[in-house]
Amino acid sequence: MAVAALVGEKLACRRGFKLLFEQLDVTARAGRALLVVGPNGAGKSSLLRILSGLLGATEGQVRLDGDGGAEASAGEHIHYLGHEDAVKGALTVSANLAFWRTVLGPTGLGVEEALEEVGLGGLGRLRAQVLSAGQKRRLAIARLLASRRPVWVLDEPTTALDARAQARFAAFGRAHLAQGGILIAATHAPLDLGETDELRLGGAGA
Ligand SMILES: Nc1ncnc2c1ncn2[C@@H]1O[C@H](COP(=O)(O)OP(=O)(O)OP(=O)(O)O)[C@@H](O)[C@H]1O
Repeated sequence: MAVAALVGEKLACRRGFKLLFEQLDVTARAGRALLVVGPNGAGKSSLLRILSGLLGATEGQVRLDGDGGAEASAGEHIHYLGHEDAVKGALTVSANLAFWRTVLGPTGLGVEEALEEVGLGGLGRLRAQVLSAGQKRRLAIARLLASRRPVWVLDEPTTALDARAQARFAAFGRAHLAQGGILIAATHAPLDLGETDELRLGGAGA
């Protein structure tokens, strides 16, 4: 199912004693990136987890509007990339990606093709534990290519990537948007995703 928008209405998030945000309305539409920015601890990761259905909002609702007006399920349509790369060190690089491709749906590039795209071509038989931080990040990003999903929710996706890999990642993002995808990213670094909307959390110096 194509997805037209990811919508959060009147969202609030309390973590411990701290109310991170309240009455927050968020809309990410197909074809246009939404960047979530703000200082450390402002609640960007918390918001992304709420939008992905991984964390319950203290108040408010989240929904995925399907193309025909029907509601779409987060579990089937969202790619969530968190701070951690979700890489199993004991498995080979190829086996890691093959695992995720099976779990998320083998609807995108093949394992070797996706590894090639992220610049890990020829490293598939290595144990993932020997990858560098940037290579592990590339392996996590390869999931986005190995399974096609209309909604990408990305928490600081370019952490540890070198300049070339950052540019390559931005190109993947632009291609996803050009195909009518939704992309929401929390970031401290500039991301060249074309025209973007911005959502700022927390005050200066919060
Ligand atoms: N499980 C938890 N229990 C209590 N407090 C938490 C929990 N998880 C996060 N927090 C707090 O919520 C606040 C927001 O955290 P969050 O990770 O959402 O911020 P962020 O904007 O993504 O920060 P950064 O830019 O550093 O990644 C922080 O003060 C954090 O300590």
